Amino acid sequence: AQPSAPQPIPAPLRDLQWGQLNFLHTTDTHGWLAGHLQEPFYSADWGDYVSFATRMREKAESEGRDLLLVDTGDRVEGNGLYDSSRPQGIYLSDILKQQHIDVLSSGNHELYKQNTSEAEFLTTVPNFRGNYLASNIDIIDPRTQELVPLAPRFKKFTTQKQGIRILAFGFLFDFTGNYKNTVVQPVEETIKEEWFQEAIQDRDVDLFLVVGHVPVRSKEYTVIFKEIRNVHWDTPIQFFGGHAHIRDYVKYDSKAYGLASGRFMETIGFISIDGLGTEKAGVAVAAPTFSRTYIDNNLFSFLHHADLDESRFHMEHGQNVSRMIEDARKALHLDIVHGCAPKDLWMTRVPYPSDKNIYSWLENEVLPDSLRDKSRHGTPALAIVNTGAIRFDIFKGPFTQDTTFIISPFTNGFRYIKDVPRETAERVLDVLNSQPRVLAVTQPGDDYRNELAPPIQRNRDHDMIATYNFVPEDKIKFEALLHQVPLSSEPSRPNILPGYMTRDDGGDDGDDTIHSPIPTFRVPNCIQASIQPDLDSTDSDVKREAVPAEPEKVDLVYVDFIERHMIEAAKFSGLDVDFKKESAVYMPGGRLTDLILTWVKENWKCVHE
Ligand SMILES: O=c1ccn([C@@H]2O[C@H](COP(=O)(O)O)[C@@H](O)[C@H]2O)c(=O)[nH]1
Repeated sequence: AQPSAPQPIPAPLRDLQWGQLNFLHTTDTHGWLAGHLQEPFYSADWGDYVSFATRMREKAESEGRDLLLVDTGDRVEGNGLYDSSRPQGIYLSDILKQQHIDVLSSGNHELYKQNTSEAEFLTTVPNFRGNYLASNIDIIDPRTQELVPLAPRFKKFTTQKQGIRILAFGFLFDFTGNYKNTVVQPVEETIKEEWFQEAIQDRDVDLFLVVGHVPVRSKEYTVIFKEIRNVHWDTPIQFFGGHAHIRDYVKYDSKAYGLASGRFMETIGFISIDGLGTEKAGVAVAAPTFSRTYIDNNLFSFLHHADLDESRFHMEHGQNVSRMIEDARKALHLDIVHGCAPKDLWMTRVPYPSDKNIYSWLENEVLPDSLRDKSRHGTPALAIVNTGAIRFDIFKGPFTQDTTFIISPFTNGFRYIKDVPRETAERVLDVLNSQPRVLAVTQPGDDYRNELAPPIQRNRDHDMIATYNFVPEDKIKFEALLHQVPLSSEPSRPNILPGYMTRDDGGDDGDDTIHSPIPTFRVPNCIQASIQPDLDSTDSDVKREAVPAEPEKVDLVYVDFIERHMIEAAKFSGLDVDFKKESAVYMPGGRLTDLILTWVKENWKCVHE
């Protein structure tokens, strides 16, 4: 773990159930390879994971079992270790490749920008020599300008110990926000292609392995499942998914399951399968059994599951990887303190709007204080930001260089349409917030396609007030509780602390660590800040009188990432503008991340005791 990481907290653990074939799974790590430096339950780093995977493989192999590692993408964007370097990610790929990963795939974040996908193609794909699969992604090779597969479409291999014959694919969901140097073919079309149809005709397969940056409950995985089942009515299929940032386990039928292993290096997913056929034995006679566990990413859990004490757990290689992370963090000055947060600010743990909600802070304080375009002096504005632009909570205490990118990693700036009737501008927000039904999302159950809200909310349509003695509507009691006791801890069981409590198709015994629940409240797709016109201090009284209390026309400002949604929302709101011709950059060079950082430096001075 990193030197500044908190010690893991001992907590009651559930044991793993090992099988013939076992997997460790990461997804949506988003650069968090240093682990969580303010949260003990997720404080292990990528170096610890290297040691853990090696020890688990040794343990499996000593018992004649196999262990494979899978990663399902979105390894980039979301943490200072990736986003704060120029160019971005110069340290990350060398650290990532220190782990032996047997099958990996691309996420959408690897494809938003040209330089990210090219780095993937020229560095990460070769780093993982044949293990990186891209069943539905092509890229324009920057050396030849030809459109080529990002990586091999599939691979077949046999496990070392058991001789299990595996046919593996690597998919991305039907993503449409990629930069134009890549092509993401819809999954529904890919599975009709000749190469896929030929591949699944193979009869000498003991397990189909579908890894992908695809929610495990999605139409994409449903069609892949059905297509394989059309040809193989009972061959076991294991899916690994991602993108939704949640822990989840889905049963497609009695021989096909899917696992999603959370986000941000909080979770190492574990799957075991028993009763598979093998190269020697041929087709299985027994029905396979599947088991899943979500391991909290900390050394207490790792030592327990590897069945080792600390002196025998750590490996020189793992410790070197931890040092690589430490050196990169130092080179990037990630521990520099820019200010001190006077309180915790939560994305979804408290209701929106409220005093401790990060979006309320953004719309009431940061944006009104910071967002100004000199050329629009004297014109009020309404500024719209998608809630998905904010990626993490702020904890009370030091706000570091790392925190800056953890909460706001993206390079998005602002654009605007000038002189919009205020009523119309306000209607645009209402339309954006009436998603997922109005815009972009076409089918019920398709909420994971909603690009505006935070990923964790995509699969949820209700608040989950998870503590034991209050109800969702009871906000007063909830606020009181927040101030009285550590959030959600149960007084009668002091070593049960707040964390993941997952209910999935396997029941509610999937989390390795027994936690008490954390409440989650829904937030809107977008928030809106009211920006008052800039007034000179000398003649402000005069000018204030000149500005009507409720001006008729405002600048409609929006974070540039949501432009395609603004275009649609404008149509529904009666705003007849051509965004291509009539929108312009607002506050040139003003990126959301920089506005937040400048505000923190000015407003959250650290008071040294
Ligand atoms: O430039 C960007 C890129 C992304 N977002 C937000 O992030 C999600 C996608 O993140 P996942 O981790 O893949 O879920 C996207 O839908 C936006 O909400 C952004 O705001 N700006």
